[in-house]
Amino acid sequence: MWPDRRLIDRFKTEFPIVLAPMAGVMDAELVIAVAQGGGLGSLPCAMLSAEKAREQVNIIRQRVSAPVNLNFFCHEAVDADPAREAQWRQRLGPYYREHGLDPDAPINAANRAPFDTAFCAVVEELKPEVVSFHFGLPEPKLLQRVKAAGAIVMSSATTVKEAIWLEENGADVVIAQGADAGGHRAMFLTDDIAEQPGTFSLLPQVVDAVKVPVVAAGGIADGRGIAAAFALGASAVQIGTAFLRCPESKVSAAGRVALAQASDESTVITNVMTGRPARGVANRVMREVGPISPDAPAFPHAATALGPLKVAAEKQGKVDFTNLWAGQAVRMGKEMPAAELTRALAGAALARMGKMAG
Ligand SMILES: Cc1cc2nc3c(=O)[nH]c(=O)nc-3n(C[C@H](O)[C@H](O)[C@H](O)COP(=O)(O)O)c2cc1C
Repeated sequence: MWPDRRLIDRFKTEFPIVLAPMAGVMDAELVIAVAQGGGLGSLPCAMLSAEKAREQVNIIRQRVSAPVNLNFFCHEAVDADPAREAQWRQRLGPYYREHGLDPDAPINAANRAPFDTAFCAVVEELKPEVVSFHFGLPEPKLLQRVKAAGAIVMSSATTVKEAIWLEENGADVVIAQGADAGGHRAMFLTDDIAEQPGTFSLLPQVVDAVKVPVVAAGGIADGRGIAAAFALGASAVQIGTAFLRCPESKVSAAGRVALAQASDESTVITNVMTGRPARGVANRVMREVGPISPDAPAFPHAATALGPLKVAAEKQGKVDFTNLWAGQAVRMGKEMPAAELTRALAGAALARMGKMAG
């Protein structure tokens, strides 16, 4: 019934629906729920230690017998630059004073660990069926080890050039991430956010440019979007934002209110929250300091000085300094159990495709 079964057959899932990995707002619980609904659950590991990632995978394996995708960032880690940090804290100084915080107090450094030998050992030990990367691919030796462990390797492209690069460098599946998508731009050959086309412009061009199966990501939130992605040549879809309001996500109470009130005009691409461009619901610091600021320290260090502000504001029920990543289809997110949502998305897509064929 699905017009393209390449990824259903490779992933061995009931539906060609991948839960987007969403670091910071989900854990094993959402992965399990989507897997139970017939989709491919993805565990984001960028904000976990190798030990914590292992623990989460074990929870998933105990609760559900289904394939799983482990997701890692593979950016080039750079040390914090003390001069830029100091300048950034100064820029945020008025907010510190407003919240009665000491800008000179020591703060826990923001952590987004790139894929390394410790994570690779977790992959080799736990043998996830799929491993996806954001920001390119890891060094060839590590990639080779992931493949030798039997994982299907996916990575996101934001341009046709990146898609071709990923295929040439060993990706088994390319995720075409459009500008509509929530979260960090996966871009790794360019840093110009203006270059990223929207999902439905990028997708058919990527499908034409590579031989490997393509997953569509960005702004897909219902059966119509999934059917449209298949019509344009996708073999699966990766959906994040639509799952954020599911009870199994870890979005805070204040975040849920902001998501429920968000509209398609309320998301912006910003670099102030982490130092790398990402799309999220606009909050106070994004509006007043960004959305793009040359002062933001390199990824992920911009997040460090925002940490205490986030905690202080959230105590007052505010998301002024919280990165609430979400895509342009944020209004279409549903507050329903994730397994049910997965089945509803698949059913609606099949019904829509049936109508289109009829
Ligand atoms: C809250 C949030 C966090 C995200 N974190 C990650 C991540 O950790 N790793 C990753 O590969 N992609 C991440 N993404 C991007 C997704 O992989 C995907 O491109 C995006 O969710 C698709 O667009 P949509 O949100 O409109 O469905 C994140 C997206 C969101 C909304």
